[in-house]
Amino acid sequence: MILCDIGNTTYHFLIKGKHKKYFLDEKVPPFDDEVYFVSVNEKASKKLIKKNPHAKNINKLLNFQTSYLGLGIDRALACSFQDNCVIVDAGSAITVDVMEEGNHKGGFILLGLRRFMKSYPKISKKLKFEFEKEINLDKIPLRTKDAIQYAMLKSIILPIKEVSLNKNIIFTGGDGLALSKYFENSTYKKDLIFENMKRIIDANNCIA
Ligand SMILES: Nc1ncnc2c1ncn2[C@@H]1O[C@H](COP(=O)(O)OP(=O)(O)O)[C@@H](O)[C@H]1O
Ligand SMILES: CC(C)(COP(=O)(O)O)[C@@H](O)C(=O)NCCC(=O)O
Ligand SMILES: [K+]
Repeated sequence: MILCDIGNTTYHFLIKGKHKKYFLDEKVPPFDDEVYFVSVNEKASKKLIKKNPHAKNINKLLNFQTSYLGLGIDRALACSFQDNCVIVDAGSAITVDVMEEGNHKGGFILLGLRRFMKSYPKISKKLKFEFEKEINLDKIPLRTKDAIQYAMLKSIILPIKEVSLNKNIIFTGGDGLALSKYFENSTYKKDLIFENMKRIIDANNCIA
């Protein structure tokens, strides 16, 4: 069984316990094993199915209760089986969702790190920067590179801190590990989506 989480930047596969990532513009191979997937990107789903006609979209198996209108399947999946915590999926966008007593209280959507990195240089090429993990967020910046990173990180960190005052934060997604380092009360779960996909597939016994 192969699991696939399709976002707006990558195809994320779990194949025999190993992670394999393809950017959406890369070729996706035909697999000789059953593929179960979730997707937030219709075009990318079609591309997967073209090479793997028997690939199964498991979104219909997910029965996530929320009053949030239009919640992404990736967010619903990440929040499934959670009790009291904040779930941050840092990918193309950074989604933040609040779970309280097993209920989805809502959430919000921030720009992903790469989007910031793409947008600043569009203002001026002087604002081109590479994401540096070591930056002092307790000092007002005194150079361009820090001025951008400080603003980018603070604009991501502060709203997450605000909704997670007395809660643990679970990070996932390609940039989840990098962001989790700015939060004491956090864990990084690279496999969160795949773990929950497995639970849902097993619960629905849809493996022949
Ligand atoms: N052009 C790029 N080159 C290298 N890495 C990239 C590029 N664009 C995005 N990424 C990285 O790919 C990952 C995308 O995260 P992921 O959670 O897989 O996104 P999504 O689920 O939205 O597809 C992030 O770590 C991001 O930094
Ligand atoms: C916000 C998202 C695009 C994040 O997906 P990503 O590409 O970052 O994996 C996705 O969760 C989505 O399409 N959500 C639907 C809108 C919403 O959740 O409000
Ligand atoms: K995602």
